[in-house]
Amino acid sequence: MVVVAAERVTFRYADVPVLRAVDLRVEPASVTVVTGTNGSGKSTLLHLLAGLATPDEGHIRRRAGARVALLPQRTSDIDALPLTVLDSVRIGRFTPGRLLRRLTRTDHAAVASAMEQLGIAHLARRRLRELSGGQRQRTLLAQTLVQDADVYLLDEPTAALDVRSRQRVHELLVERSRAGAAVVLASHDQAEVSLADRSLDLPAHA
Ligand SMILES: Nc1ncnc2c1ncn2[C@@H]1O[C@H](COP(=O)(O)OP(=O)(O)OP(=O)(O)O)[C@@H](O)[C@H]1O
Repeated sequence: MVVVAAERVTFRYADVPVLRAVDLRVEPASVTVVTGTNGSGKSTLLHLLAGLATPDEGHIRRRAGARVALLPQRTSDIDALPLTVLDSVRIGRFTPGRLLRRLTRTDHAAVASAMEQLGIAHLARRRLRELSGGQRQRTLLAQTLVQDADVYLLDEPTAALDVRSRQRVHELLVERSRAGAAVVLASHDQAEVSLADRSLDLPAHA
């Protein structure tokens, strides 16, 4: 059973070929690590899996009703909004189309737990734009993990983190997969491949 899959996916930006005939099957309760050098197409593949872009050839299959949470690599747009760390994490619990619904006790508990797990509870009232790179990354990771998703697509989620925070995040991701979710991680770090049930190394040139 797969939650999301790429089948013979080819993708190019205008005439720049990025992915060629990529196959990936993502199963529930698994960690998949996608590696490759800068520009090999890791972010592009995650965007395709999330449904934010369409392959030129091949198919993306998603299990009907599968909920997908994406942590993109480029998140600077959100800095334009006057959000605190707490606001940013709460956004992960909002329902599309019902952004202003009242958060329930369950929502608040999930937000508090994610902030605690990622070591950002003490930053709750700080503005997102005032954070260090690692604090910011942990906030956006909390925003993603607080979503009730079947698939978490995380683009280099530990790139800005110190060794301890990185280990903590690895533990959380493995825990999340053991609870049944599919976790897909783009990474430069070969060490992260050791977390993986499955890995995919994208070639430097498509
Ligand atoms: N919006 C875009 N328009 C045109 N070309 C793009 C666009 N986004 C990415 N590219 C190009 O597509 C290729 C793959 O980019 P992508 O960001 O998917 O790679 P990556 O493996 O995630 O890289 P990195 O490790 O640097 O994050 C690169 O050559 C990049 O220049």
